[in-house]
Formats: sequence, structure tokens, C-alpha cells
Amino acid sequence: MLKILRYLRKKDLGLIFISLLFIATQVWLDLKMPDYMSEITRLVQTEGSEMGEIMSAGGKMLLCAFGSLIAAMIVGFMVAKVAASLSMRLREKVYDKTMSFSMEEINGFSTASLITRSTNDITQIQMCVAIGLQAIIKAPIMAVWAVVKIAGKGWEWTAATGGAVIVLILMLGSVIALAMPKFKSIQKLTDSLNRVARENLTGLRVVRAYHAEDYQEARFEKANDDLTKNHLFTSRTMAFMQPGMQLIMSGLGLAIYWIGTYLIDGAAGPDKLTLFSDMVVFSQYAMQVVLAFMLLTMTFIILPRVIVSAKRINEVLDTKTKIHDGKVTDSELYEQGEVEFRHVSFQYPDAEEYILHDISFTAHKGETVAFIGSTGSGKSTLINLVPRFYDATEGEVIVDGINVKNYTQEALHNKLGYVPQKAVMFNGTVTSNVTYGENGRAPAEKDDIIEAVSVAQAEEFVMKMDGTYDAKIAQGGTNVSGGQKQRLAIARAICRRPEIYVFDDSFSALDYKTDRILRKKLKETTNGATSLIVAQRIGTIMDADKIIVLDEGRVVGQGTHRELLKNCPVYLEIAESQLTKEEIANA
Ligand SMILES: Nc1ncnc2c1ncn2[C@@H]1O[C@H](COP(=O)(O)OP(=O)(O)OP(=O)(O)O)[C@@H](O)[C@H]1O
Repeated sequence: MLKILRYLRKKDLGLIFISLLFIATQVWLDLKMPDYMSEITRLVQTEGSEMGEIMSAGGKMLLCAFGSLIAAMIVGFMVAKVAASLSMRLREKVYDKTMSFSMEEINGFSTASLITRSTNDITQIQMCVAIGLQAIIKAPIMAVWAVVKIAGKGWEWTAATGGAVIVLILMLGSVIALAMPKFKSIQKLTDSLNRVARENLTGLRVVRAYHAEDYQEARFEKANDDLTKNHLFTSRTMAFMQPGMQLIMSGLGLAIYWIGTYLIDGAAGPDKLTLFSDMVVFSQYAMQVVLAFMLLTMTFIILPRVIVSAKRINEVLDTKTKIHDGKVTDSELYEQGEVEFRHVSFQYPDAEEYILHDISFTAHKGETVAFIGSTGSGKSTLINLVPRFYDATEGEVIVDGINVKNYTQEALHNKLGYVPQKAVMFNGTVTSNVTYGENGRAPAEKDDIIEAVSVAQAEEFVMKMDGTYDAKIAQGGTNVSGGQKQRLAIARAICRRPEIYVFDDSFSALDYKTDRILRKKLKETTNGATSLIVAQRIGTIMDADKIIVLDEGRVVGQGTHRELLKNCPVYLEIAESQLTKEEIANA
């Protein structure tokens, strides 16, 4: 928790200091009131007292109460400001850190947990700072001051107050010990609930189509039940606190008056009045002492849950991303657009086996290099090493003569036009999706957008959309078809004018004719850019300059379509399953 507080700015620390002064003023005013009360008691009991004197003491008491109220309001305002600005900064930091994570760290935390950490956990911290800060500052000042005030006013009363404090601490200690483990698991259970809810919502179509509502509901209910039970347990345990504390305070009040009656009874005539006045004042101060301890313990009740939240936020902030930026911001050394794999092997983090084994090939500037192989043979894994979604476990991935690890990620990504297997659309328009991101050059002009959309064979449907290039695209592209989404994703890559295109099975959602025209147009307009294409269909890659055949993460063939048909049995097998005998014979 203390680690989190290092994100407080100097201005916040200043506000906390001013709050401290106001809290001290508030406590002083609160503790001043019993003095006036004692004076009023004395005046009322003393014969010949003036009404004006009583009114004056009462007026001062009212002023103290009003001043205490104003001070409390100012403190509340300042502390809320500190809490809100700290949580804003934490959200910013967590967001920035998450954005810098590689796939390894994101998968390690899980998306659901990262969302809970940057929302719910930070809210816990905000609440704790807003409530706890006041209590942590106020309670010790109040306790010490009140103890000083009651010291020497009668050991019997002091002993009763001490006893009440011990009972209070014992009671609160037991409650905390019972509730603490449950508090700790609340955040984890919230993660689970988030994960199940996300899964249900994102997979809604499949859930409905497979009539799996009951199954999903059962999973949701379990997560919901677990969280509810946890909340109920903690709330029930906490429910004992309020009446328990009330009982202790009332009991203490009673004890003080009971002791008082004995003391007054045994005192000589003139001392009776002094003792009575002391008793009234003491009971007020004793309440303040109990209240101070109560405040402190309340803070300890909020703390366990907040400590868990703070730990979870620190985990994110302290995680060192495995993908580090290199120093190279540009490369003029080699041909622009050359990609080379040198004896690359790859193992997913936490996986037991290697997925890629000793892969070596070179894609020269302007060449189209395609990857084909059965499902799970490692094609996507291989090309994901180029944009550094993961780093090669062994060997080197080299772009324009420099290991990808030596580039700054910005410089590396500026060279690439990546189209993922599953097209991703962002909430916005056709234009905002096509011109998405930056590539270190001037922003795309209208003509560039039109050309990219046209090459990607998206023009026809974009022109039919309401608003054409300004037509709305919903989050996730839910208002366009799978093929349309894929074409817009391809247009986005073209619009970047990269040196190297990376297509991860990006043509599979297109029909054969569109696939062929798109690749032809792409070749005409890409101006010597290199293309790395993962494909399932031989038709998509037949005319590639080089085809690399993968089988269980190993290169089992490398060459042109014609060469591979002759000397690569795996390729021939794929070709026979997709092409006619004549097509194979005429290759
Ligand atoms: N994040 C991951 N963690 C662990 N293993 C993974 C991960 N992603 C993929 N794999 C494993 O790596 C292997 C290769 O997957 P990859 O997606 O590269 O295959 P692919 O050839 O592109 O398949 P497809 O043609 O079906 O897309 C698979 O066996 C898969 O189980």
C-alpha cells in the first residue's frame, strides 16, 4: 500500500498537510466542547449565576460545533481530491504499462484480470485514501489529546475507559481475523466473474446457436454465488460491529456515571459539584477516546482488501515486459524490406515443447514468401516473431540486416503492415479504421485512402454504405461482414505503405476471385514491398516467389510451386487435396 502512495504528487502531499492542520483544529474544537459543558454545569449548579453567562458558554459551544463541521467539510473536500487524483494517475500508469506488455504478460495476467485491476482495484484504493486518510490522521491526534485531557481526573474512570478500549480492540480484532481471509479473496472472485461475463458476451452467438445458455448460466451463477457468499460472510461479520461498538460506548457511559455516583456519594459537600462536573466532562472525553480507537480499527478493516488491491496494482506496475526496445530507429544499411530467419526456434512461455525448430529462410526485397502447412504447424507463430509479439527463443529474426530486438518497436512497426488472422475493427468510420495508427510519415491523404480501399477490393461495398468513407463502423466491426472486415483490415495495411506486409491467413475470408484480383492489384501497387503470407489455400500462394512448407514446426520444403510439387511430398499432398490433376500437371 505504501508503495502505491509514492504516486502521490507534491501537490497532493501539500493538501494532505493542510488537511492535517484542519483535522487538528477539528479535534481541538471537538475537545473544547466538554470544557464549556462543564462550565454550563457549574453555572447551573451555582446559585446566583447569570443567564447571560450560561448563554455565552452555550454560544461558544455552538461556535465550536460549527467550526468543527466546517473543518470536517474542508478536510473531506481535500482528501477526496487527493484520492481522485491518485486514482486517476494510477489508472493512467496501469493503462500505459498494460499497453507496453507483450502477449506473454497479457496472457499471464489475463485480460479480465487486467480490466478488474485497472477499474475495481483502483476504486478500492480511492475509497481507502478518501476514508482512511482522515481516520489515520484523526484517530491518533484525537486519542492522545483526549487522554491528556482526562489524565488525573480519577483513576476509577480511567480504568473503566481502559477496560472499554481493551474490549473494543478484542472485539474488532476477532471480527477482522474472521473476515480478513474472505476480504482477500474478493478481488480474485471479481476477476472470475468478469472472465465468465466477458466469455458469455463475446461468445453469445455460439452460446445461443449451441443452446448452451444453461451451461453458461450455471458457470455465471457459480462465479456470482461465490462472490455473493463472500460478500455476505464479510457483511454479516461486520454487522456485529456497529451494535457491538454501540454497546461498548453505552456501557462505558453507564460505568462512568455509576462510578460517579459512588464517588459523589462519598465526597464532602463542596466537592460534590466538582466531581459531578468532572464526571460529565470525563464521559464526553472517554467517548472521544473510544471513538478514536474505533476510527483506527475501521481503517484496519478497510486495509486488508485495499492491501490486496494495492498488491495487484503493484504487480502490474512492477512487471518488467520481456520485449525491450532496441536503439535502432531506422536502417539504411541493407535493402529495405528484407526479412531473414536464422536458425530460429521458438517455445511459448510456460509451454513444454518447442513449436518452431531451426527455421531459416530469407525473403528478399520485393519478394512474396508464403507459408503453408497443416493446422497447428506453426505458421502464425512464425510470422508473429517479425513484429515481435514474441521473441525467438533461439536464433535470430533479422529485418533489413538488423536483429528485430535491436530496433525500437516503433521503428520496427513502421516498416510493417500487419494483417491478423481475425480482422480487428475499432469503433469509428471506414476512414478512421483504414488510416488507423501512425507510421512515422505524413498522415494519409484522401487519395491514399481511396487507393488502399480500392486495392483491398473494398470499394464496392464501401460506396454502398451510408456515408461511404465516413460510414460508421461499430466496435469489433459488428456491422460489416467477415469478408468486408478482412478487406478493410487489408486496406489499413496498404494505407501504411509499409516495406513489409505480414498477412496472417488474411485472405481466407475472401472468395477465390476477390483473393486473386486483390493479390494482383497488391503486387502492382506495393512498389517493391516484401510480402509474407500465411495461407491455407494453395491458390492464394501458387505464384509466390518462394513457398515455405511447415510440418510440426519444421521446414520440410522450400521453393516455388512447381519445384515443391516435384520434391516436397507434404506440399504435393496439400496440392492434391485442393487442385485438380490437370492443375497439378500443368503447373
Ligand atoms: N499462446 C500460446 N501458448 C501456447 N501455445 C500456443 C499459443 N498459441 C499457439 N500455440 C500452439 O502453437 C502451435 C502452432 O500454432 P499456430 O497458431 O502457429 O499454428 P498455425 O499453423 O498458424 O495454425 P492455423 O493454420 O490453424 O492457424 C499450436 O500447437 C498451438 O497449440
